[in-house]
Amino acid sequence: MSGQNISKFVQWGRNIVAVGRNYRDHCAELGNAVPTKPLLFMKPPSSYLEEGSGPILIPRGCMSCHHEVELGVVIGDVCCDISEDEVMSRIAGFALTLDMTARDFQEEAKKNGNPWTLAKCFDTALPVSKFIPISDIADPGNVKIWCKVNDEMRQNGTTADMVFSISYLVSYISQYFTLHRGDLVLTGTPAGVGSVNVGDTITAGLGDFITMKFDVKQRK
Ligand SMILES: CC(=O)CC(=O)C(=O)O
Ligand SMILES: [Mg+2]
Repeated sequence: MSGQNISKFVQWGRNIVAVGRNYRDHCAELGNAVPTKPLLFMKPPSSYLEEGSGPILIPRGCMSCHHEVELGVVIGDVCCDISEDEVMSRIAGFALTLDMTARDFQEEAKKNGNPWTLAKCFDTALPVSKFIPISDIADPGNVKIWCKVNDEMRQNGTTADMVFSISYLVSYISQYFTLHRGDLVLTGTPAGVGSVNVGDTITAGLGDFITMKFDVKQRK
């Protein structure tokens, strides 16, 4: 097998870039400073969980698994060194997402100055809604975004409160690495993040455009 081109084995073009601390109220609730430039991390394609394909699985050993509802931007065309003005023409559409976070793993990593990989990248850590074409949302920078656990409203925000806009974020990322069709950018979460437990149901929505629902179970 050796000597064959790696592209036969690895699927390119499925990067998932996540933005952290992009809402002031969420920065405040976790005691983090509001960043002066976008804070970026990655999630792997193996963390995708499409609605209807199964439950969110709390990872082994995690005692505090948090929901973070986020607007996902689906890239439609190559973004390399693009200006803010060019961004909207390179976007295919949107998805509602949950950046599930093993908060206790993340706190331990932060304390030790280590990366957030285990906290953010576990299987099922990225529940996603159906695709929303860009033509459906006139102003993605001003839509309500919410998340309920069972019947309790936990997060009730608006994308108008982002610190860095969608155009700024995609342009910024594209100055450092190229985004391709099919990549996804998670744009951060508003306040109200909190733990979920086995048996809970998470429901989330984006304006009148979409809702999605996921059950929560424990990874055995
Ligand atoms: C504190 C975090 O986990 C950062 C993050 O993901 C966010 O959305 O903010
Ligand atoms: Mg997040």
